[in-house]
Amino acid sequence: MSRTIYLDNIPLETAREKFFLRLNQPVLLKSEQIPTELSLGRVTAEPVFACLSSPHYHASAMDGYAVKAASTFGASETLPVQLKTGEEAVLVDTGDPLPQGYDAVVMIEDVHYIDENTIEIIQPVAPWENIRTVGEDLVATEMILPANHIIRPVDIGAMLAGGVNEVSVRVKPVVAILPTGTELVQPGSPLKPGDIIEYNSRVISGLVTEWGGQPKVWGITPDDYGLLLERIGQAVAEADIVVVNAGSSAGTEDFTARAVAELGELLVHGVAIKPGKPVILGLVKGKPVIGIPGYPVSAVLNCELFLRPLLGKMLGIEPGLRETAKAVLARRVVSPQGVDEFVRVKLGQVGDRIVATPMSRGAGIIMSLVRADGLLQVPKLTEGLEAGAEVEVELFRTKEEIRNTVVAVGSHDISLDILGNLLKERFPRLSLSSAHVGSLGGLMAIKRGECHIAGMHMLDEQTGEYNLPYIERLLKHQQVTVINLMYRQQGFIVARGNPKQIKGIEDLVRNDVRFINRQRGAGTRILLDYYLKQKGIDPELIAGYDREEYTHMAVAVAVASGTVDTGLGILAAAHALDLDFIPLTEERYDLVIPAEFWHTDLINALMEIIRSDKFKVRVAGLGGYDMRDTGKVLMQS
Ligand SMILES: Nc1nc2c(c(=O)[nH]1)N[C@H]1C(S)=C(S)[C@@H](COP(=O)(O)OP(=O)(O)OC[C@H]3O[C@@H](n4cnc5c(N)ncnc54)[C@H](O)[C@@H]3O)O[C@H]1N2
Ligand code: MOO
Repeated sequence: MSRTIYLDNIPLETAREKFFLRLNQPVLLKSEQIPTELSLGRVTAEPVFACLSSPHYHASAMDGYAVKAASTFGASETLPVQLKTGEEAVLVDTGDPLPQGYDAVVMIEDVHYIDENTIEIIQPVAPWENIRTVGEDLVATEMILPANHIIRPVDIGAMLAGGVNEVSVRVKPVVAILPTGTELVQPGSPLKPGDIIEYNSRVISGLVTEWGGQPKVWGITPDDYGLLLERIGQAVAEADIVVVNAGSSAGTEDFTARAVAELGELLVHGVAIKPGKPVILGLVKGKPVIGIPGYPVSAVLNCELFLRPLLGKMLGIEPGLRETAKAVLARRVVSPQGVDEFVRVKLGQVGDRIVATPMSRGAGIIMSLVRADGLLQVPKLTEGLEAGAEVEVELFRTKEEIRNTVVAVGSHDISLDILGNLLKERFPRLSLSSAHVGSLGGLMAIKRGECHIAGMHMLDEQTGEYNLPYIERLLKHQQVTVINLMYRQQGFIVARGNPKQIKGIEDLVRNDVRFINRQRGAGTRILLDYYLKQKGIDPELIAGYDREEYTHMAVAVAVASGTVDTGLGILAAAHALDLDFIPLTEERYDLVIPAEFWHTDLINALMEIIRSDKFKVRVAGLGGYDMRDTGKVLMQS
């Protein structure tokens, strides 16, 4: 099979125009009558008018006595009015029809009983007082809902009250979702290298449901051009929109564009957006066909950019609109000119501003969408945005949620995940969001006012003390509180059974030992360099000293895959991959908290969790941790 043609690179607006202008069918879908009770979330196709008034009779609004208002006029404490029950006053309950000839209700609490047949009142009631007159709520013929309205629970109540038992709603657009690729396997299948768990169709299906459509997920179509043609043809016959996932790019088996061109009209292949560039937009038999790139982030973004507005046009609504907010950018974002780039960001309210921290931009990282709080569009006319720039971000969470988030930036440790989880368990409104940029990165974020807490473990070479000397040096003009989170074991991560018999730092210079290092500025790297210096070992003699990884887990993966024999890291990382661990030393891991946040509700709640037995027991249970000083204040500047 020859490769597909080169991709276009047309601007986003041009792509949208080309696509939406060509959808020449009446884009709004037909309507259908459905029982009002089952109409939640559907879109009204026409205005809904009340058939009945509500109430449809004069109803007592209170428990009491129906009276003629005129008979109560003049009543007072000194001149009470007495009424004969059953004649001048008739007992009624809330909701009862008002008996003929009466025009007001006296509440039961305002009635004195004189004898079996007589009541007395000391206050007059006005005509129609305590009565719900016909049509108080709804008058027959009144409009209950306009067209193009998404039906909510209260709307269902009002329609039923108004005698509307069936409602005309837009037919849900049926979206056929075709996952393609020979390498795809259904979730739960046994995996061999090269197999990819097929989950995009489920994500797209969820989005379609959220946006008011009716998803129909097809089985996996392998990379077989004939079969793809056949399936797209079938899908077009059955659905209102067809989404083909993957096979959008320039690989040898990327057939989607060719299939769309052969079956109908290929309008666009390749848009100047990042991620999601190789998107395909076409028409087959007048029906829109969207070819969506395989990488999950690209897939979701393309759905947002093309599928969401398409469903909106068919339904007459704008589904899934999100709030936006102004935020300050924590780090520079470089982005090529001429491309609309969409960057996922973490958001946190630190002091009175929302800080946006750009996240990993890999299109294959679905976790980045799980963790993201918002989306930033870097416009195509710029080459990026500077740190400190004020930007507008689309919010994935409410402003209230963002206000209730503890922002942690710095070194990562699994105990932070446990902390975040326990915080949410105890205070469901609160969250912990952590960005992992290393100990030094955390201190710098504190300095720039971009986080509430920073986790660090940095050994000072001169004093042999942890963290405090760095804080004194780097945060001279800032008042902070430093608390201990835990002590943890650092050591050598080695293959099961420690085949190379690594026992200490000295073994790293052995000819048969291949090492993997951590990046400069990482606490673990500082620790290694400290020991090498102490023992007078020349780093040049270590095979692999120059090879750097950025996380404990990456070091463990290198050991597990056999490309190296050892690297320095924490016990939890070794355990996670079923590797062995040779302890080297215990290090102190502290949290730095700026003074202005120390007594805020957010940090008080966090401290409550840190100091709880539950937290200490859970972390200690992981192995390799000591919680003797957890929560203790070590320094207050
Ligand atoms: N030479 C070039 N190579 C690539 C280009 C390019 O312009 N020139 N574009 C890159 C970009 S950008 C993207 S995005 C991808 C798009 O690739 P395809 O749409 O052809 O998709 P595949 O190659 O089949 O799959 C890519 C990747 O996506 C994941 N995937 C696919 N389907 C599913 C699914 N149903 N569920 C979960 N995950 C799925 C999987 O990780 C695949 O490996 O092309 C680049 N290459
Ligand atoms: O568009 Mo690809 O979607 O950049 O990764």
